[in-house]
Amino acid sequence: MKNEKKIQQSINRREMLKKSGLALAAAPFYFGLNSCVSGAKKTMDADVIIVGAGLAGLNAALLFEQAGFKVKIVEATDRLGGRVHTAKESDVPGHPELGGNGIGGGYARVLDAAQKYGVSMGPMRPRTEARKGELVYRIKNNFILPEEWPTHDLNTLPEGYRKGLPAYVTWGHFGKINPLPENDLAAWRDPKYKDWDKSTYSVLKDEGFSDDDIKLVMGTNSSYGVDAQNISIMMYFQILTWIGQQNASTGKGGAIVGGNQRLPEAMAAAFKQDIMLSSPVKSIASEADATTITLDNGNTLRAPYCLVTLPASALRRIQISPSAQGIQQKGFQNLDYTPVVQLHYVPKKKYWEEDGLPPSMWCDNLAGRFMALKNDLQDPDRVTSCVAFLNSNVALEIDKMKQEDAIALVTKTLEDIRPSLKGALDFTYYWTWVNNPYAGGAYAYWKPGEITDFANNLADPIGRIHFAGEHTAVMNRGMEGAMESGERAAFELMDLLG
Ligand SMILES: Cc1cc2nc3c(=O)[nH]c(=O)nc-3n(C[C@H](O)[C@H](O)[C@H](O)COP(=O)(O)OP(=O)(O)OC[C@H]3O[C@@H](n4cnc5c(N)ncnc54)[C@H](O)[C@@H]3O)c2cc1C
Repeated sequence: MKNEKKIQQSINRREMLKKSGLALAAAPFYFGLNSCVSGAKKTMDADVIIVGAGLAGLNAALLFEQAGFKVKIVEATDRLGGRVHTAKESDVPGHPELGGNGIGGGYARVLDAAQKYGVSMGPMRPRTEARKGELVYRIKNNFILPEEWPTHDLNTLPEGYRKGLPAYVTWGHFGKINPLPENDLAAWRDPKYKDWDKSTYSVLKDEGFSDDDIKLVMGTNSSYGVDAQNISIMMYFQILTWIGQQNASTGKGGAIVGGNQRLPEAMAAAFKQDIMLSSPVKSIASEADATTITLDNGNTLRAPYCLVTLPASALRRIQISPSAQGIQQKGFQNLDYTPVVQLHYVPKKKYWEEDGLPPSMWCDNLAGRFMALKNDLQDPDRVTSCVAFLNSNVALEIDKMKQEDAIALVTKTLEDIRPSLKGALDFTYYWTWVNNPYAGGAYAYWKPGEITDFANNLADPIGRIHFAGEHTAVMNRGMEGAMESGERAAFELMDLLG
């Protein structure tokens, strides 16, 4: 009888949490720590061990804690937030975001957490988007203003694609041919659309683009993947459908005041249990009645269940046993992450006044997107720092170099193309998401056929090991996707923990 009551209480609590999570109500649900610890044995360190203190791991941890479960988080680095990472003010003035930047108005979970854990939302802090009049294109060794581009001799794009930043000109077409229903955010994984899980290159070829033009619009400073050949058009459809939903939402997005990293920090501060920082996990084994987590330093932890929130690129560096099989294994091995490398500078003078060109540049060379950032809330027109934000093959090429050689090469490239930059930039900070064993890139991108092949299987549990993280999100992307995945996995495990 006593047990039945306890089970009923646990079910009620889960239902309330599910409702609160899914309806995204702001009301906090605190049940008192360990008020209903579900039979953690003496030999166990927790009910659930969560690997990774990014948004997915922290969101799951808080839901477990609110439901009375004992949780321990194990994080490889000495920092909370994972791919949400704000530069320190002492490293880069204006503390730009090195990772997750824009928070959409439809990021219900992120906005809810910001409110619940006491961080304020402020205006968006554009990073790779320039304000009107502040961007010049650098294409084939020429400076070209956006208004000159549509009729410029170097613009060989097909009719209908000649106007606007090359990286965006195809989006209108992708929107027109998008087969996904606008209200079904999960449809991109539906096998009935599998014929669209094909290369973006093939779609652009059909539209009459030359290979050089495809390289310009999809392989230059692309925010997704590396080139058109290796990215599925279905991923763009998903992004467009999702952006449509974001735009239709009435919420107010932007950025967290003081930097987005303040959100995972506030979540961690609200979490009353143990977070082990600087504790890389080496292997995870699922056994008959428990999971054993072994750290790089040889220490082990045990819990009935383990929730792994690592990106696939970091996951393939650790040993899971029994190992993933079949298509899930293929997914863990093959899912790739968008390369991003950033070089940050402080401008010593107003170089743009010297040559009369806009301060930011969109370059088809090693300078990437060179952006003059304005991150001073008190003085929104002041350039606080500049960043060479490198993507695609450029990021991969730079990432392979020794850091000092990479800095010298990118700085020289900037000075060569724009003489007013000579002596105008103080290099201040280098950051790579590629050569980073705990990230392996910025966010997952899907190559042709991969969504059909393994998107629906990446989060399949392996014995007692469960999976979350941005790459397993179904309805959302980025930071909101990470939160969604943590929520899904927490409820999945609460059902098992009882
Ligand atoms: C450059 C960049 C730009 C972005 N822009 C946006 C944007 O504008 N909007 C948006 O919504 N999203 C954006 N994102 C994506 C967003 O930041 C991520 O999707 C989200 O933060 C991922 O959260 P996660 O919890 O799934 O993974 P992570 O944050 O990666 O968390 C995983 C954690 O696991 C840890 N870990 C890894 N290996 C181990 C190990 N062996 N042992 C223990 N711990 C380990 C990592 O250190 C990390 O803390 C961007 C990301 C980047 C990098």
